[in-house]
Amino acid sequence: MTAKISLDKSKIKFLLLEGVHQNAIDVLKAAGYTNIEYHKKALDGEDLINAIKDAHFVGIRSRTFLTEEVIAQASKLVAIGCFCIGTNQVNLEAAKRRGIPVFNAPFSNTRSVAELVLAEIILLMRQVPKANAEVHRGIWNKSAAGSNEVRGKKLGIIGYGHIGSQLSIIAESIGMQVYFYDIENKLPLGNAQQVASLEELLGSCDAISLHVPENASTKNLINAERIAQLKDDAVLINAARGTVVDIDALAAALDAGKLRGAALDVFPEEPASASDPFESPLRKFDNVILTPHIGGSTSEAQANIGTEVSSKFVKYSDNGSTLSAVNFPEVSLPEHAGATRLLHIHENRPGILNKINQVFVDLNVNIAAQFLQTDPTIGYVVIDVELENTNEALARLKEIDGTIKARVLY
Ligand SMILES: NC(=O)c1ccc[n+]([C@@H]2O[C@H](COP(=O)([O-])OP(=O)(O)OC[C@H]3O[C@@H](n4cnc5c(N)ncnc54)[C@H](O)[C@@H]3O)[C@@H](O)[C@H]2O)c1
Ligand SMILES: O=C(O)CC[C@@H](O)C(=O)O
Repeated sequence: MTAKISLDKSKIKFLLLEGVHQNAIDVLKAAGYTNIEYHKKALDGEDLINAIKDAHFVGIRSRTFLTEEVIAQASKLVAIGCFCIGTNQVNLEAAKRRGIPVFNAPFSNTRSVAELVLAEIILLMRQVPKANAEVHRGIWNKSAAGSNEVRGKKLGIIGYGHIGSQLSIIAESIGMQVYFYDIENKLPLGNAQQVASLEELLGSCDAISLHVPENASTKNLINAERIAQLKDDAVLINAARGTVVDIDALAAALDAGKLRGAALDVFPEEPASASDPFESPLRKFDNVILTPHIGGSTSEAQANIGTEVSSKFVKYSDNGSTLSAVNFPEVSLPEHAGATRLLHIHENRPGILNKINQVFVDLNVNIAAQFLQTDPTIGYVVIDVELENTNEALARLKEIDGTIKARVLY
């Protein structure tokens, strides 16, 4: 049986921003969703509000900021998709309070970032960025001074999650000794060793690479004091988030001749598009690699991300599944052929589930299956019933005090 959807699929609007991969569109179209507004750039201000206010789904990357104010204006929004790993650009709490799950692609670009970082470590340990800049200026400085193999050198990874641990494996495969610091106890892969303190890592490693998320604990994690703890000829890589490194402190250290070099892919302020200028005190250093937030920008990663996040949209829209949502109770649901599925998102307080079930008692309707998942603030219940016309049930579910959102899938 082909599932009928409550709202005609052609009326469900998908707003896709920041040039997400064509696969994202193909997946939606294959599932019957044709109302897709696509923009190559990030939107902000009035442009964003105008585009999002009648959207049911919005897909972004790292440059669109979905603040509380923006989400509040998007009254039809059903779900948000971050076509990337980071979700710091979305007010996850504000979305949750309105019953909007946020999805991402937690490891589709992991390998791309790890490969770029490894390449940068090798280039910096050989002083290639400086040599490259000099040769471009006609200077032929053929020297082995300050140039080293990475084999046998110590790599310190801060944040041993998906990217940090992937980097650990490939760095070890070319002979590096890997140490890492993480706020959690992590299973070390290969011969990597977890260290007890950041200080221990900073003072002992030849290359330091950051792979932490943006949050309060990582803001200016690498500040003047911590840069001073690094070995004088260490290399520092940040492909995590721009807020993690104090850029002025880094520039001051480089000016003073500290560090062999650095590579930065992310910045506290990033231009919204190619036509906006990029300003940074790091632009003047030949021994610093600067890239425009392209750690995850490979064809392979973007194609995978496009498919992954759009598939999560389709799954949530057609089936109600919230598996892998980052701000929402996760429910993985079977097909509901032959039954009507009602979805109810509510504040998590005592008595609401009873009231939901009472609706079906009153209507004398048998519940075929029920799935419930809660977190401390919200509850998400999915109810399969043998009922063709759900108008009354849905209306009564919406009347329950504490209801955030309710919808029906046939
Ligand atoms: N440059 C790019 O294009 C690019 C691409 C993908 C991801 N990223 C960034 O990289 C980050 C990491 O990605 P991931 O997939 O490895 O994430 P992850 O969640 O798998 O791993 C993050 C790790 O950091 C640890 N951590 C958190 N706070 C910490 C702290 N204060 N000190 C030490 N460790 C801490 C966590 O415990 C976790 O192990 C993302 O959050 C994203 O911001 C950048
Ligand atoms: O594609 C992007 O804009 C962000 C890439 C990366 O920082 C991520 O969080 O996955």
